Amino acid sequence: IQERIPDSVVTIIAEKFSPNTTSDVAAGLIEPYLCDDDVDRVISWIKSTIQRIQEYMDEGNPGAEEQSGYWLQSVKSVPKWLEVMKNVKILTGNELKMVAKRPEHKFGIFYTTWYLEPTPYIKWESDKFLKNGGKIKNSKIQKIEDVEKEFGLFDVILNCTGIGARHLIGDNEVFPTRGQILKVKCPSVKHFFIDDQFYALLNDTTITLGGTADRHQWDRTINPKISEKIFQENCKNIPSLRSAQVISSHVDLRPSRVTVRLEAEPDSKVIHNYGHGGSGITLHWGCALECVELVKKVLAGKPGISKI
Ligand SMILES: Cc1cc2nc3c(=O)[nH]c(=O)nc-3n(C[C@H](O)[C@H](O)[C@H](O)COP(=O)(O)OP(=O)(O)OC[C@H]3O[C@@H](n4cnc5c(N)ncnc54)[C@H](O)[C@@H]3O)c2cc1C
Ligand SMILES: NC(=O)C[C@@H](N)C(=O)O
Repeated sequence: IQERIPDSVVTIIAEKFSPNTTSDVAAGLIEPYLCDDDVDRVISWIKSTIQRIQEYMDEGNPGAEEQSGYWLQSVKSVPKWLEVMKNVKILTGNELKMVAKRPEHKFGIFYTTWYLEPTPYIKWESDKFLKNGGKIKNSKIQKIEDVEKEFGLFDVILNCTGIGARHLIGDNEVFPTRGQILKVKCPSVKHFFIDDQFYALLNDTTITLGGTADRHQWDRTINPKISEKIFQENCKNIPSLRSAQVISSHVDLRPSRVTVRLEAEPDSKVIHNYGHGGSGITLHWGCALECVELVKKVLAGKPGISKI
């Protein structure tokens, strides 16, 4: 918004900042997950995110790169969003035999996507935001009406509170899908490996092992037994992980919703952008650009400086 609406002064108000947000826990795989939105809408958002990742990568920043690997399935699925990936190849019977590790690995796809590690990326975006006059305020907002009581009048208010939207605006359609992951070091692993339940995803210096997806579970404490199961099951898929060094475990709550809520409230200055489930990193820049258009409509050509 700050880049595309020059006469705007943007303030970010948040209870938590990176590296303490859900986004920081994300593995950063660029791929829809637990996302039931209209696939053409999702494809459009992913394409914008991939463009932003290219800009980020072109500057030589850490935490973003292409990654190739295998998606092995028990029931054949070739989703339309694969069209935005590179080097997509349906595995032949022999190729499948070489990578399958379980009887349920009945169909496989090889492709190239990207990873975008959230924490270094958020720092890149935040540094630019502050350098261009953006403001940051640390506060937990109880009700969205309190924003202007606490911080003065705004021309537009964006609600990007993830799972927090459930309480902030009482949207019970957004619910937690608890996810637990491990970060390990294992330089020999050069491909991602995803199956119906588990995944090993590349990052710059670690591999993120997952995963769990427990709907309506709010517990953010790490369960060591789950960490062990995630490790052992991923070792079955990628035996060389047995030599991995376990670095850390993490848990957070995916802000799940039947669809992403990305809309302006009628006759209001509030725009909502939450409910990205397991795909928030994947969809983020496309959603952000759609928010810019919604902000422009709410401002409706208002002259002078706009407070957002
Ligand atoms: C284990 C795990 C792995 C994942 N892996 C991936 C992946 O590989 N790829 C992918 O695309 N996605 C992944 N995701 C999903 C992704 O993390 C989320 O979709 C994304 O983080 C949602 O971003 P957000 O900005 O909406 O929410 P958040 O990152 O939660 O940010 C919400 C912000 O709003 C603030 N806030 C909330 N309520 C209030 C309030 N009342 N007052 C003030 N501030 C408030 C918070 O403090 C925070 O700053 C994963 C998620 C999990 C849990
Ligand atoms: N396979 C994945 O994409 C996993 C990741 N998106 C998650 O939410 O756990």
